[in-house]
Amino acid sequence: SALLPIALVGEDILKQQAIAVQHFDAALTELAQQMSASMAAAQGVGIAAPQVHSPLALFIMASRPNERYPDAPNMAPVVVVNPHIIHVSSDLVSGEEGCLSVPGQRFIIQRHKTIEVRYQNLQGEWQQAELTDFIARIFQHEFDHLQGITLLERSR
Ligand SMILES: O=C(O)C[C@@H](Cc1ccccc1)[C@H](O)SCc1ccccc1
Ligand SMILES: [Zn+2]
Repeated sequence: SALLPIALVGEDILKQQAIAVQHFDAALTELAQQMSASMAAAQGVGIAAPQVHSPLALFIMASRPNERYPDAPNMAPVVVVNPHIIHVSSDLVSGEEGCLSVPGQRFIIQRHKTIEVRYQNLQGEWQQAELTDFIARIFQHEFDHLQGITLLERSR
């Protein structure tokens, strides 16, 4: 798939509330495939639709061990559509994050250690999961993107 240009912080698309996905069609699948390719090319472990100039409530999350999170699990990319965070742990964890829309910078961000989430897959089927540690961090980071929130607003 073609690589999509990544929006940089300051662009309006990154400040908006994403729009709920209603049509689970071939166009959605194509967008998800292009997002996955763009994430992989950028060596990311997540990417949200607004970052590729699409206003939809959709992101991809993956996980792999990396220098900051050497014990992160290997997780194949998961397509997350119309996500909701149902419960968050009171435990918070500080960790280093990057953002494809804020290239070359790293921030220490506090996140909930564990979260309970619901979302739809590409077929529109609802999934529910409990996420923890690095994967919970990525989900919260990407979920922020769908609310028009980037690291800059969280790293005061
Ligand atoms: O901008 C994005 O959404 C991609 C983020 C995903 C991420 C969020 C929080 C914590 C880690 C990653 C990154 O830029 S992907 C690059 C990366 C990969 C592994 C570890 C840190 C940063
Ligand atoms: Zn980001």
